[in-house]
Amino acid sequence: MAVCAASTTPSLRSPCCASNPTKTYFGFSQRQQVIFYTGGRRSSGRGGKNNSQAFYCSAEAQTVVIGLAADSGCGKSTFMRRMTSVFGGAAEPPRGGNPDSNTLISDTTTVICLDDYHSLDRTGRKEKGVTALDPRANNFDLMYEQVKALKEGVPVEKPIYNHVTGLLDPPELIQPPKILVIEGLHPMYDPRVRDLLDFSIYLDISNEVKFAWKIQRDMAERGHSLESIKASIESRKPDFDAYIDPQKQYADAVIDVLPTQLIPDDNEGKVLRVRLIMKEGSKYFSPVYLFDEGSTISWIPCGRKLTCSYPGIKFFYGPDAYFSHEVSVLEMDGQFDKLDELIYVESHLSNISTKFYGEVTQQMLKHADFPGSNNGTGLFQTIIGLKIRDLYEQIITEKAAAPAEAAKV
Ligand SMILES: Nc1ncnc2c1ncn2[C@@H]1O[C@H](COP(=O)(O)OP(=O)(O)OP(=O)(O)O)[C@@H](O)[C@H]1O
Ligand SMILES: O=C(CO)[C@H](O)[C@H](O)COP(=O)(O)O
Repeated sequence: MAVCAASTTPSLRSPCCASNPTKTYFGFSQRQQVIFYTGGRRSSGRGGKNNSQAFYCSAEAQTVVIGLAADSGCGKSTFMRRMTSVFGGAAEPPRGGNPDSNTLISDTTTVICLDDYHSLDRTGRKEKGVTALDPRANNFDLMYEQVKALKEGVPVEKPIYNHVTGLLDPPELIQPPKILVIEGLHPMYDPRVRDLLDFSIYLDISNEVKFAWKIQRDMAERGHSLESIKASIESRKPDFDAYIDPQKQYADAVIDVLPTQLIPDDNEGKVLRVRLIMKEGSKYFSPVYLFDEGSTISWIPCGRKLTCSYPGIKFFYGPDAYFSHEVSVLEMDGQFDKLDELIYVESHLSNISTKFYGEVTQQMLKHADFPGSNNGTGLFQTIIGLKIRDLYEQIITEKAAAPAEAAKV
C-alpha cells in the first residue's frame, strides 16, 4: 500500500496524496484521517468535554514515538533541548500559532507536552479538589487516540493547556513528525499509550534534589517563598507517589538523580550522584558500558587527564535488577571542572551510538550553559539523545528493508 504521508507543508505532500486531490481542511488533504479535538475553550470555569472525530483514510505507521516522564520542574525541557539538538536544527513553537503553545517542533522531532491533555483547567481542578497529577484531571482516551493517529501518520488537532492563564485554549494542528516525543506527567500511565511507545525514559529526581532545584527556580527566578515551595511539593506528593513514580518500572531508561555520596551528609543538592539505569533486552536499544560489558567496575578517573577539585568524580558500572528487570547501571558521582576533558571519559565508554569520536563531548560543550552540564545529568541526557537517534535509524532502516524483503519472497 502506498504511504499517504502527511508532510509539514502541503506543498511537500507525497505523490500519493497529490494524485488524490480533494478538499483541504486546515492545509491538509481531507483524504487523510484527522483526529479533531473540540473540547478547548478560552473562557474560565470547569474543564471542557473532550470529543474527537475521525475522518477517512489510513496511513502506514511511520512516526517513532518516545515517552519522557517526570514530575514538573525535574528537567524535562532541558532534556528535550539536548535531545532535539542531536538531530540538528532548532526546536521552536508552531509558527504563527498560540504564543502559549507547549509544543516544540524541529526538522525531525515534535515534542508535545501531555499537560495539553488536562481535562480540567486550573479552576476545574480547584473546584473538584484534584491535582493535575490525578488521572481524573486528564483525558487519556484523547491522548491515546491522538498519539496513535500521529504514529500512523495522521495529523491531529491537539488541545492546548495554557500555563499562563490556567485555561484550555483552542486546539493546534500537529502534523506527524519523524520522531514524536510525548513528555509530561503520564506518558506511561495508560497501558494503551504505553504500548505505542518505541522507547521510554523516566527522570527520577530524588526529593532532596527536587527541592533544591525548585528553590533555585521558583524562589530565585519566580519569586515564590520557601514555605509556598515546600507546601506545593508536599501537596503533590501523595498523587506523585500514586500515579507518577510507578511509571518508572516501565521505562527503558531511567535517569536517577541523587545527592552525592562523596561528601558525607551532604544536603546542599549541588553535587549529584546520577545513575543511568538501562533495561536489557530491548530490540533497538543496547546499553552503554564502561570498559567491559557485563563486568562490575568502579573507576576514579581523577588525575592528570581529568582535573577534579573536591569532592572529585567516581564512576560505577555493573549489572543489576530493577523492578525484576535485568538492567545495566552506569553511575557518575561528582562533577567535571573542565568540560572539554570529558573526552577522556567518553573514550572509555562503549555503545554510546556516536557518529564520530568525541561527539558526546562536542554536544556537551555546545550546551555548556544548560543546567547539569558539569555532571551526570547532562552527560546521560546527551547519551540517551544519541541512543534515540540510533534507535530511530534502526527502525527506519528496518522499515525500508521490509518491502524489499517481502518482494524477494
Ligand atoms: N540537570 C540539572 N541540574 C541542575 N538543575 C537543573 C537540572 N535540570 C533542571 N534543573 C533545574 O530545574 C529547573 C526546571 O528545569 P526544566 O525547565 O528543564 O524542567 P521541566 O521538567 O521541563 O519543568 P516544568 O515541567 O515545570 O516546565 C531549571 O530551571 C533548573 O533550575
Ligand atoms: O504538574 C504540572 C505539569 O507541568 C503542572 O502543575 C500542571 O500542568 C498544572 O499546571 P499549572 O500549575 O500551570 O496550572
